[in-house]
Amino acid sequence: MSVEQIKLYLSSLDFPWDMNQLPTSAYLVGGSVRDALLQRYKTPLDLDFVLPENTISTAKDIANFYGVGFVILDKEREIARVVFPQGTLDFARQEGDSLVTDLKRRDFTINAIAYNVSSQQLIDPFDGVADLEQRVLRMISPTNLEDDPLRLLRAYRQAAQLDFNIESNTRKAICDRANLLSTIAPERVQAELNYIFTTSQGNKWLAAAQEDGLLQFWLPNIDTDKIKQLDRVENAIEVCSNLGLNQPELSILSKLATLVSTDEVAAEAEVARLKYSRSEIKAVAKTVKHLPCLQIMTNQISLREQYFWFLDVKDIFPILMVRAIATGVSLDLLNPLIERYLNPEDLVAHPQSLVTGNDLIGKLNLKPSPMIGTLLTEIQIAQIESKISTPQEALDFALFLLHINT
Ligand SMILES: Nc1ccn([C@@H]2O[C@H](COP(=O)(O)OP(=O)(O)OP(=O)(O)O)[C@@H](O)[C@H]2O)c(=O)n1
Repeated sequence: MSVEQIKLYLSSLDFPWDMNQLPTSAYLVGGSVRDALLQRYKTPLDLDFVLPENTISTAKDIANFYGVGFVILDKEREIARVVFPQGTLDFARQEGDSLVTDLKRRDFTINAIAYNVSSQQLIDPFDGVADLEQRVLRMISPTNLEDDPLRLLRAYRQAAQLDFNIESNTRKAICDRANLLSTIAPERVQAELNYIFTTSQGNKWLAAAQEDGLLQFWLPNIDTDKIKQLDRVENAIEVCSNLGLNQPELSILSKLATLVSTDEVAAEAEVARLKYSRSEIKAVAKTVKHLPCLQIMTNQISLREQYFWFLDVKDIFPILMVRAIATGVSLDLLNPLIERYLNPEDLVAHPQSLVTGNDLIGKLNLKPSPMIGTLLTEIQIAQIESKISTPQEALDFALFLLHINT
């Protein structure tokens, strides 16, 4: 690995920006240098630069020159961002009195390499290049892990993303400090978990993190059996995707639903504590709630029951199918449900109203009341049971229901 690789990487980026405009004291640092040496292309691109001074004015000048966005991320620490449509350039003032001091405060050796763009010189005080070649994550020091304990989890996440190993002393140091993860802001932990959930090597490294005691605080119901299920979840995602069942965050939500408590209320609390969004929390809790019913469901359920079931699970259907398939519910049982869900014309899964509440009020001279909702539901069920099929039949059916209820 060499400077040539970095030059090649930088010249092949789809970025409308001339790097020669940078001050001679600017160094490309961190993940950008690591990725350049690995020829690892990420979108959107995020290049990090360190300068001894004038970071904000440098960023501003570049943003003005190209007419692109400019944001000060941290005024005190002088960190500013230039936002191009293709990605971002971050400029940070060097931490400490030299570049090496700055690099020494970072997490792993592979993330502590700097490259001077104008002199084309590589600064690698901790032999990060050798570790990149050996594909290992090695801590700079145990104290650095303590300074920001999120780094404990970052090790497993980056090992998963890069397909690296964690060097043995580093892994031991992480294990010894696992409880420090409890001090980290939940949003930061969540971001790392999400990366692991969506990375191909993620399950292997989640298992390692669990074994090393890193996950117990944030996912207190996690155990080896649940971890083992993750590979089946991965296969089930594949099966579902081949069937056309997709949903944003399917991987994250179905894996979370696997690792949390099997009790709906406890599961909801766990996901809420990690600061997932309201809809993500509800999705996981609902999946946990509905899975047991699906596991004992037979194909005897009535259309009416299916109607109410879809009403409740429509928004989490793909997640629930992933969990069901992963826990061994037979596809023979699930297929009729999946067919309904995938068919927009299917009235059981996607009911369409023959009449509206206003039709009932206007045409049958009714007063607005919760009874209207009940009538609309019964009309939809009568429609899926093929008892009625036109708006007039729906109105007649509503009259009939009103009649037998008086
Ligand atoms: N908790 C952290 C976060 C970041 N860094 C340092 O800051 C750099 C940039 O951080 P970030 O962009 O978060 O991570 P990357 O390593 O670039 O990797 P990724 O983009 O995949 O998160 C890292 O390479 C590392 O040198 C660190 O030491 N400790």
